[in-house]
Amino acid sequence: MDIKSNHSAPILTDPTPINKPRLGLYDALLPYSSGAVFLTVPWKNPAVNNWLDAMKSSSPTHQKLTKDSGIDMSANDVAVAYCNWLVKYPSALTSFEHIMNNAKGKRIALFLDYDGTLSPIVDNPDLAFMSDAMRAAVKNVAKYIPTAIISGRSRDKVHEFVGLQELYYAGSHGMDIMGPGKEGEEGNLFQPASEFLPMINEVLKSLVEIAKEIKGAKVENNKFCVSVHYRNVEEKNWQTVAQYVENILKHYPRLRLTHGRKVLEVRPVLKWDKGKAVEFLLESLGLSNCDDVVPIYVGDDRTDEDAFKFLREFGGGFGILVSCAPKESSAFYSLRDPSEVMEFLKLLVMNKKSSPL
Ligand SMILES: O=P(O)(O)OC[C@H]1O[C@H](O[C@H]2O[C@H](CO)[C@@H](O)[C@H](O)[C@H]2O)[C@H](O)[C@@H](O)[C@@H]1O
Repeated sequence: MDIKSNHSAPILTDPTPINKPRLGLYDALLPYSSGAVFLTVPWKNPAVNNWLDAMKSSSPTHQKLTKDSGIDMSANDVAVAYCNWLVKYPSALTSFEHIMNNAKGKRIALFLDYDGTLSPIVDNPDLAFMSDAMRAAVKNVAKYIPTAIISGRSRDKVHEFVGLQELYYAGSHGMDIMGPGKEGEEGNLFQPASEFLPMINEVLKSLVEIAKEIKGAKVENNKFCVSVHYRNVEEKNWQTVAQYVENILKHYPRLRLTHGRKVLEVRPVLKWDKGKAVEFLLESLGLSNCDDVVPIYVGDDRTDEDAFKFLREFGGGFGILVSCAPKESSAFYSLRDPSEVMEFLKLLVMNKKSSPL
């Protein structure tokens, strides 16, 4: 199959100085507010304008729901809030028939995030393995549906974790894509951020050094991005993590910072994200500009929102947010956790077996 892309990856022309809000830098999740009908957590809040707020709210839990809202919520209240939220983001399991009715006679393309979607979130990122059952489910679904993994991790690392040859892989939040190749040939490599590699490696070295000074901090080399994990850093030291990273990034106006789940992610100022990666892969697969294509993207993190937004624009496709807590999202549906993701994949296979195109 030919890569039919004419994509380029334009660099953001006006990288905002480090001391002013730049794209993603002050993205913040609001503390949960009790007044909202769905009690959701917006991904962005212009009123919350410092790194620490964003860090504190980067991976909300039910306990946080109670703590941050300042309201002592019972388990029942939390469950009610989640049920209300499901009205807006219905479960992709209970809505499965509806989803398949919309996809009838059409080709599905499947895009899966890795951490928090295929593997549960764990304290040590090096040990975020997916289960054999999940691997089998992904392998199975890929027999019927073109399937790609789109991760913030390096492509090699996520490929190693997933361990399936039959998939397409996009690492570094889509900045490192191995798309489909011609029959019998290696896949096509697309790396729009390659010119940034020396800079990223330089920053990586500095970040590794400063991380040694903060107990629990961990720096991960994701090739075209660097992750600074603070999940295991005491909360009183998060400010120090933010300050150290800020001090380094001051010298690199062509790099920007985004927030993930208890992680700060340093990446090039490219207009390139998971949404662009989905667009690129659809083109590579010859599935763009088709009325009979239904792309499905499943992801749990803020960076997955770019893909959800792209699918809304694409029309016909839809995003599924993996979350056990109410969050604002551009996804259409939701799944609670990776075990529900696995159920969803199994349903896709059953559906394909019972009604092949
Ligand atoms: O796009 P993804 O595949 O979801 O990758 C995003 C980041 O995921 C990993 O970090 C997250 O998962 C870790 C393991 O469960 C967890 O310890 C960490 O707190 C989470 O942020 C990965 O390590 C990062 O490099 C990815 O950018």
